Amino acid sequence: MSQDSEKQGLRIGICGHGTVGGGTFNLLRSKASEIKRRVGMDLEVVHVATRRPSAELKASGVHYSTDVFEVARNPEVDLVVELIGGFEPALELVLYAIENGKHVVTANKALIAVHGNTIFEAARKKGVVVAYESAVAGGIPIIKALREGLAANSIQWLAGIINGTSNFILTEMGERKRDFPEVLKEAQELGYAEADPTFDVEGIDAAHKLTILAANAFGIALEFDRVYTEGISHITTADISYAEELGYRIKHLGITRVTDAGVELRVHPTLISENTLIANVHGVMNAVVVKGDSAGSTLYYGAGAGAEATASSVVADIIDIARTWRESRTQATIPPLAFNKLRNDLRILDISEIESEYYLRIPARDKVGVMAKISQVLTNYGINIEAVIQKEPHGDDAERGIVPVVILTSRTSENTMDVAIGVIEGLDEVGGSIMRIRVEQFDGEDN
Ligand SMILES: NC(=O)c1ccc[n+]([C@@H]2O[C@H](COP(=O)([O-])OP(=O)(O)OC[C@H]3O[C@@H](n4cnc5c(N)ncnc54)[C@H](O)[C@@H]3O)[C@@H](O)[C@H]2O)c1
Ligand SMILES: N[C@@H](CCO)C(=O)O
Ligand code: NA
Repeated sequence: MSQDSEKQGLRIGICGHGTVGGGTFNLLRSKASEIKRRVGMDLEVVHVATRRPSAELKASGVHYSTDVFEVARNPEVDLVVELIGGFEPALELVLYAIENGKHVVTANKALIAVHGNTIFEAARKKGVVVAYESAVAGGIPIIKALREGLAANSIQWLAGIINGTSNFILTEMGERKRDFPEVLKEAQELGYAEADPTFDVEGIDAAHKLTILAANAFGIALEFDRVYTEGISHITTADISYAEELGYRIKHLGITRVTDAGVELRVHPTLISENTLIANVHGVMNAVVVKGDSAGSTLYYGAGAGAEATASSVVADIIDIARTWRESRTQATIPPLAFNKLRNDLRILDISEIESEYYLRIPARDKVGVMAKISQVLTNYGINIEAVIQKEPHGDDAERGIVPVVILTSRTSENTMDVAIGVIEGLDEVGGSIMRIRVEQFDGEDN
């Protein structure tokens, strides 16, 4: 970085001018004087590159182009903001920016979860910062909470609603009985969804975020491939109603926990008691509960997606870098993860090794004795029935003589439940596959 740049403040290049890129551009410009008062220098956007520059960008007076690599090699740029998303060319772009001595801020959780180890190593060698607060839970400063606020704690577990699109869909299906495809379309229009929305509804985006959270909570490597990943696309409005009758809500959760056996790393729809705080997080809002040994449980809540909220976190990262950059003049010094040294003694557990309570929706044939048969199988596997609801058949089910039997079970291992479900599905009294949703108890968010 030249002497010139010190006088001018930190010069920013933005790659991608879509939902988050546009929000970041606008926020940096509308808040320029407030930011200067905070940081003591100008944070000036000097270059924006995006595939199709908008009329607004063209009219802004800021230099623009369509080639994002121009930003990464521009000698006038000190910090590159990567907001194009995806892997290619985002990985190449970020590595190129680092190679050219630029600090990098990105909202790209897929990129960090899958290629973070490579990117952080390249940044370390070059002495530049890679920051990604906006990649996890949008506007919630959860990375900073784990890295700074909770730095004195051994984290025991964390759990959260970390995909805004899924939470928005589940909320609308539950509260307004709207259909899945219609609500997904709205989430896309509102700028919440990923470019490929299967990342949202099949849990992949939440798995990316959980990978990043677990690395920062426990100091383990980024291990996206080890996350058990299940989305919300198979959840029906009937499941949401049955759960409600039982006093539960269905939320898509990311859960990671250290046990004596290893680390749980899983994202899936989950029944949680309606009395818990996170059961009452609706729409695009996200929430993460973190259990530390000193602080106890702390809860982080806020908008998980959208232009302004996400831009808030992007700009916060830029401000962090500007602050340390100014002090050290040549280098910024924020570590990429909350741990200087990673641990490799923790095994990631397979989903078959976890224990949980379960919600089962069993398509039973409308015959006498069906309930007795089902409960006998569960008893054989040491599983108790904690609650049951049996419904009148309706619609297609009625025609086929199918009655949904909904059961909440006692705690058992996933392995045992797999076997028990297989046996129940094989009964003559059962006419299809069983819907299984894990149930988690967050006693006052503090268990
Ligand atoms: N939308 C959100 O609420 C949100 C929240 C947190 C994180 N993110 C992440 O932020 C990133 C951007 O998401 P978005 O919602 O702003 O997407 P978007 O599709 O709205 O914007 C992407 C922009 O990048 C441009 N672009 C893409 N590839 C390009 C290329 N090769 N060359 C030049 N321009 C290119 C596109 O034209 C578009 O303007 C993604 O990594 C996403 O996961 C999004
Ligand atoms: N598609 C993501 C954007 C925020 O990371 C979501 O819905 O949560
Ligand atoms: Na965040």
